[in-house]
Amino acid sequence: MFRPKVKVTNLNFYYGTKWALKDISMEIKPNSVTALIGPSGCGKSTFLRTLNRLNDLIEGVKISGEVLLDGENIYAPDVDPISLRRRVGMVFQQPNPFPMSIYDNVAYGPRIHGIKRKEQLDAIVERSLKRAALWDEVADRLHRPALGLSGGQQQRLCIARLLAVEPEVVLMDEPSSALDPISTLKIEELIRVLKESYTIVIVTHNMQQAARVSDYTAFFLDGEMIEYDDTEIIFTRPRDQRTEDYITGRFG
Ligand SMILES: Nc1ncnc2c1ncn2[C@@H]1O[C@H](COP(=O)(O)OP(=O)(O)OP(=O)(O)O)[C@@H](O)[C@H]1O
Repeated sequence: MFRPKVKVTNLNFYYGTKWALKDISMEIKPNSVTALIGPSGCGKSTFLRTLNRLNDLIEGVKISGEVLLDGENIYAPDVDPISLRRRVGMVFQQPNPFPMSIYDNVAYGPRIHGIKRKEQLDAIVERSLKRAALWDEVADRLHRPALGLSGGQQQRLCIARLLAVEPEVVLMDEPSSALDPISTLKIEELIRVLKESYTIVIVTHNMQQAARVSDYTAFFLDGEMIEYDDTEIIFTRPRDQRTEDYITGRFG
């Protein structure tokens, strides 16, 4: 048994009358990679966004059930969603660096949290870019615009920006679907390294990717979590016929 980093219990989520997540319960292990798979519209992204309350920003949504981070309910009235999102950061499908320099992108979060000393910011920027496996490519052009980087570099910069505020959980919503195969492999290598320090949850349409990078996989279908197990079991001997049909490409 393990102490879950995130524990979801009987989570239901509605967009107006659309029941998008149906009674999901799931425990996410610390320092692991958990992949969420399933056909388009099954609720993977919605589920991911409930873990840092990003859905709160949408009008007319309703949520019930519980999401615990280290045993504490993230939907409790005294939880500040902004500080929660620092602990539970997110990387999106399209890299979204700010229109400023590489350095300022990474220093952005720490500055907001009150860090002003140049030496301290320099150290955070260097450490974060190294952890995101980007330092060697940008060390000589830190003050150039981030938007001049390639798509894959921009995505690693977004990861560095997130790591600069020391998150505990990293949510990734199809982080490499807009990238070429080489950049995709770099992101996958990075995910494998990052899980030593963080807990990672990744939505992916790419089943080979789920099989390559994750320790655990959850299969979603029409708002339900059909099966959740070791990735190896999901991809070699799933228990549910619907999981088998999906991973063998019979639908979705
Ligand atoms: N803002 C919204 N308002 C209303 N319905 C929404 C909204 N966002 C998502 N939905 C619906 O909720 C369901 C789940 O969507 P979600 O984006 O979580 O699925 P997904 O599995 O991540 O899909 P995809 O793989 O295509 O990104 C879908 O039927 C979708 O149309």
